[in-house]
Amino acid sequence: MASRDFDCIVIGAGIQGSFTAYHLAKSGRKTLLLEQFVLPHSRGSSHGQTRITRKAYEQDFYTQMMEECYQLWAQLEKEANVKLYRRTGLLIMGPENGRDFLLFKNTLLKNKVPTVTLEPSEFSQHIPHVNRNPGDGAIVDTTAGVLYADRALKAVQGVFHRLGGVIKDGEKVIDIQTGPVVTVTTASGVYKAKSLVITAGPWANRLLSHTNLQLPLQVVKINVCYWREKIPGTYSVTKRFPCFIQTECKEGKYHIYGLPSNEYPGLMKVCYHMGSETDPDERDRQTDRWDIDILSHYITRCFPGLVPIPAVVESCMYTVTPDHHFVLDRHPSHSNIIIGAGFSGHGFKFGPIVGKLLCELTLGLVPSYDLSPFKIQRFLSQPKSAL
Ligand SMILES: Cc1cc2nc3c(=O)[nH]c(=O)nc-3n(C[C@H](O)[C@H](O)[C@H](O)COP(=O)(O)OP(=O)(O)OC[C@H]3O[C@@H](n4cnc5c(N)ncnc54)[C@H](O)[C@@H]3O)c2cc1C
Ligand SMILES: O=C(O)[C@@H]1CCCCN1
Repeated sequence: MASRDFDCIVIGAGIQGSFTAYHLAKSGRKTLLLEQFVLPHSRGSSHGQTRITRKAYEQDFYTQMMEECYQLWAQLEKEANVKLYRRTGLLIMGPENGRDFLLFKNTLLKNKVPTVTLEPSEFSQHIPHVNRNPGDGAIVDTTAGVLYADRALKAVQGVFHRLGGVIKDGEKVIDIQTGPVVTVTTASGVYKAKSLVITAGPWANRLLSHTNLQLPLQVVKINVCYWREKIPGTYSVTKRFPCFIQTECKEGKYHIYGLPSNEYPGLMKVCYHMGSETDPDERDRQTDRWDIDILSHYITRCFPGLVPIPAVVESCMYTVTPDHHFVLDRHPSHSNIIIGAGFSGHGFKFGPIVGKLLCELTLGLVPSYDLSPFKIQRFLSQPKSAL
């Protein structure tokens, strides 16, 4: 096999492509992982210090996938000898009879996830310095916590490399020739493989255009806001303050979520689960701040211990599907091209299992989970589908 010939090529070294490459290498496949930017970089969706991990979901299928996912994260921690997860719990707050709050609650209870329900009378004793909305219920997923994102990406790429995987960064893919052997051209080389995996995050449709496919994906910029504690440590991880999700509330249509102060001392991360549309190559020209206004109002009302003006604003992107579920599927016209896309702002925690599933699809194995929620076919029934 020539040095530019591989069993599999993976395009995109974000968390999903990196975990796919890791699983392929573990299966003994000669694997190339291509990344347009020099690693590490902060231009996609997987950078930053932290992400939430949780079993709490509105749908059973995600909760059920998370069971194994926790084990796979722990395995990577062992392999890379690094701590990637810190248990904090996740507090879900929302109107007791609100749709989203009930979906979370029912999924948690049905799947027997360890939880604690906080009655209004005991809320402030357990969660001090938070003004609960009148009528809001509160339930804690005690399995949830924080994943150290940048560290995780480095760890998975490190293990992939140790397994004999090849990473080429600073190599943007500019062409894909489909066929029984796929030819991938970058600015500095031409590579061939029996199978190709496309995990290009916000650039998915750019890459897919070389294969005559477009998915209904919306790329949005997220303002990643950190808010200063008036008294440092008020919402600190060391004081066992949990991550939180606020479902329905009067400030906005989408969820608000936060992580305890940890990575930047004295600052708590609180973000809005939506942003404004952007071209991924022009992210910094998208300067909308309506989401920050929503957060400021919410923080003034519910987190009186934070200064309601963000102290740090970083940028990240979501790639959102119409139903907010992932795309994990085979290309409809090219069976040796596998697609992982549309992680809709909640895909990081699933990295190990997404990688395993995309690896199984690549190798023609029966996938470990039912992939029907993630099929491309579901978009075909939508009248405004971009397919
Ligand atoms: C602010 C924010 C908060 C989030 N919070 C959470 C959370 O708490 N919990 C959670 O589970 N998830 C969370 N997510 C979502 C999660 O981070 C994403 O779902 C996940 O990182 C997506 O990974 P990816 O590999 O698909 O994309 P990316 O990380 O964007 O990776 C795609 C890669 O492909 C590369 N690429 C693109 N085009 C080419 C090309 N032509 N040639 C070569 N390489 C190319 C890109 O440079 C990029 O590195 C959050 C996301 C954001 C933005
Ligand atoms: O995936 C998560 O857990 C976070 C918080 C909730 C909104 C989506 N992103």
